[in-house]
Amino acid sequence: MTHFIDQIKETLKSKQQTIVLPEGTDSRIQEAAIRLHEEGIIKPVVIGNVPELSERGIEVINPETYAYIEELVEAFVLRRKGKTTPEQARELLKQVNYFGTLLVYTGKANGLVSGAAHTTADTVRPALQIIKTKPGIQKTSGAFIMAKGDMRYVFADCAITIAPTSEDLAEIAVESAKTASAFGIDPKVALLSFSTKGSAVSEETEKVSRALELTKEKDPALSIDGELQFDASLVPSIAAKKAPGSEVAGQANVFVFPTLEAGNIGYKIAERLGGFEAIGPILQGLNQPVNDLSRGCSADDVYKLSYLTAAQSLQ
Ligand SMILES: CC(C)(COP(=O)(O)OP(=O)(O)OC[C@H]1O[C@@H](n2cnc3c(N)ncnc32)[C@H](O)[C@@H]1OP(=O)(O)O)[C@@H](O)C(=O)NCCC(=O)NCCS
Ligand SMILES: CC(=O)OP(=O)(O)O
Repeated sequence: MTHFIDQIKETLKSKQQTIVLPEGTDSRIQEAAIRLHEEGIIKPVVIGNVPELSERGIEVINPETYAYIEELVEAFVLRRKGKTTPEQARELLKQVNYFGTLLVYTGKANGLVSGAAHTTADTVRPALQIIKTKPGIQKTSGAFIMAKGDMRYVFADCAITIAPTSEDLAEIAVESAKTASAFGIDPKVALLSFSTKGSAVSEETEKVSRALELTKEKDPALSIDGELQFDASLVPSIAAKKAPGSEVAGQANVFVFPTLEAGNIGYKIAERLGGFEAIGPILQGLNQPVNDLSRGCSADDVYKLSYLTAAQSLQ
């Protein structure tokens, strides 16, 4: 069976997409960069002082000696509209994630993958400040493509919004459905809870059922249901008992978690106990692709997320 990353690779051939890997000193990043460079489908650009990679023909940029640093400073200051001075920009550009994000923002690269050696907050903050969300999108969110054999699911938000409101959940649902479609999954969205269709009633369950109403207002054509427990969303025989008549229960493939605690814990359980590959978190709704990694990632995760990021830059 063809891995979906192989399908993505086909779409990237002859497109010459460039992906920045800011954490050049991390051995997993180095291994992924070498593999990407040797395949020659996308071009990795590695940040740091890593002559062993330039010796192999990989483009390496050392921010300390970068000739166009003042161009980045100028772009940074203009973008921040009075929130960042040139002095502050020069200081922040010493951080590899700010430097790499500015390379993407100024069009010197098509996307960025980082977070193997940085927390999510330190990875995504430059993107939130500089790349920003697309018009009409209030907040970015982090989705994982969860893959095992021919099973493919989207889990969100697993990375960004700690305590989402009903409005946040509705936006996450719509954006996650788009992510699913972009990567070949026909979305059926479950708004997850500890309750199915009123089996429990509390502030938490009402937050999710309100999110269903809001999502339907935003995108009436979306196939979505909630609130659903995970078993009811996935297993047809349980769906028939707990949510009879639902067109999503028992068949969901996009799972929207009610809080970041649930989403982040949930994806790691599926990955570590369930044997799913977890590719992401893919940041949804940004103007340009900047994607995070888990600090627990492997070189293979870096490699796959790089291809996925390159594909996003063409969407
Ligand atoms: C994402 C996160 C880092 C943002 O927090 P923060 O840096 O304190 O953000 P701030 O409130 O200072 O805002 C910084 C900028 O980002 C923007 N921003 C914050 N959250 C945002 C979001 N979800 N989407 C888009 N922009 C956002 C703000 O508007 C602000 O922009 P401005 O400077 O142009 O005004 C924070 O929500 C967080 O830590 N989330 C959890 C991350 C995590 O640990 N996940 C688990 C592992 S994956
Ligand atoms: C996505 C995620 O959980 O990141 P980390 O493991 O680095 O906190």
